[in-house]
Amino acid sequence: MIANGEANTGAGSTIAPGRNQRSQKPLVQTLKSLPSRIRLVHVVVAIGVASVFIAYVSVAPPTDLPNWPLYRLNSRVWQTFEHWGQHVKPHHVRIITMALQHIESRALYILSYFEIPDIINKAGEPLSCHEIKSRVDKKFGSEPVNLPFLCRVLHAAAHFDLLREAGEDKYSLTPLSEYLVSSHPRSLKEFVKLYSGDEALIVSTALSRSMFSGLSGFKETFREELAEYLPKDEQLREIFSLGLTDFSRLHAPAIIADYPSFSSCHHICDIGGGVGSFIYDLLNYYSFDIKGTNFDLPHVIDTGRSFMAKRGASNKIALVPGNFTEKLPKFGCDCYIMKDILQNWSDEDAALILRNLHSVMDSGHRLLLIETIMHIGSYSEERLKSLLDLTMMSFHPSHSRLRTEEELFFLLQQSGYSDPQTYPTRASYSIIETFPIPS
Ligand SMILES: C[S@@+](CC[C@H](N)C(=O)[O-])C[C@H]1O[C@@H](n2cnc3c(N)ncnc32)[C@H](O)[C@@H]1O
Repeated sequence: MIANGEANTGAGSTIAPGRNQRSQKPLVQTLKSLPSRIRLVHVVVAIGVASVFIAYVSVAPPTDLPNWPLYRLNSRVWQTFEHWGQHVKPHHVRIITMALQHIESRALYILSYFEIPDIINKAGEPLSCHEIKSRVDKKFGSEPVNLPFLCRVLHAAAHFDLLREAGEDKYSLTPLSEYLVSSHPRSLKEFVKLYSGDEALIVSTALSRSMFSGLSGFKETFREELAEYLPKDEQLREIFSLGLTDFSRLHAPAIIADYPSFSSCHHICDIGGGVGSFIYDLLNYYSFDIKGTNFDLPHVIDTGRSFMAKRGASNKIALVPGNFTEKLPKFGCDCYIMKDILQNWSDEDAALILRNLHSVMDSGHRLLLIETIMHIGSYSEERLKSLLDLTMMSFHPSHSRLRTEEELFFLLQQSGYSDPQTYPTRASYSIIETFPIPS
């Protein structure tokens, strides 16, 4: 049981006698009671920090793709604050917060699942809990949601910065929850439904058993690996493809902008491109002046057909079903992309996939590995990558993992590729460009 108020009071919950009394003195008197040198330093430092902060915030609002200098400055500032913030927080508060983090994630999921940000956005004005309930019930039909529970979740979401309390029992969106609105150009609603969803929670729960068996949380739960299970479960397949599409669309602008040499490709193949979200964004950026092919497993390509049809791109991107662990067809591309692929495979299988691709590439063709690379980022980036790494442990076979740059270079060298060069991007991805050594 957590004692009342424990999480908020911090390490100093046993308040020293006289502390409240002192804080009630007028400010001037308090300042006077300090040595004069410290007072001056405090005032000067406080004014300095406040002005720098105000100047920074006013020139550097968080945009989706700031230019490189601003991106570096922004990253440095928020990462430093996050790092320091973690160390200033009392240790027991950090532990309690970590232990309860999945509840915050559930609140995020409930908002997305019941499309509450969409409902508020559509209303165009703050809505009360009652109003939200009646709209949710209308939308989801069969069983009405429990009003007191819904109100408690909304109230909690306001404390998580996911909603803003706008007057008496009314809620509006915040900059965070705008990313949960379906029509937001970089909406993360489906990503949340995948990674905070019931399946994600169940497979991560199984991780405690995985610690003994060495099997993925998914295999512990469903008795099969994700790749074997997905073709049979249409609903989960849909959740996966929509969630991954959100993630891909979020990062695509930075990846595309930070590797301008895409422009010298004539025909790009995305190998394991999922439903084709990335290659669609890439070719759309180049006004479809570059030819494109998307290659994936047959059931994924089936979903890809409706993805392309919805965007009017059915005739613009060739969709090729197949299996990259087997002999590949001659695609006729001069540039090949593999985004988020090798991470799911053991070194042996990753080398097999790379060699299969090598056998259909000609000299001068280019392979671009778009990967999240371990150990080349800051504290915050590595923290996020560790979360992704453990998520992979839940969903993917035990050999799947994020690799370091050296490990990826070694794999490429073993599989017949040369001259690897890494390009950073303003996303959590790097691009490794490499060329096949003629065999
Ligand atoms: C993590 S997803 C990455 C999807 C996409 N590249 C992206 O970045 O959004 C891995 C992709 O590899 C595909 N895949 C897995 N095994 C495959 C195989 N044997 N042959 C072809 N594609 C495969 C999956 O269907 C999935 O679309």
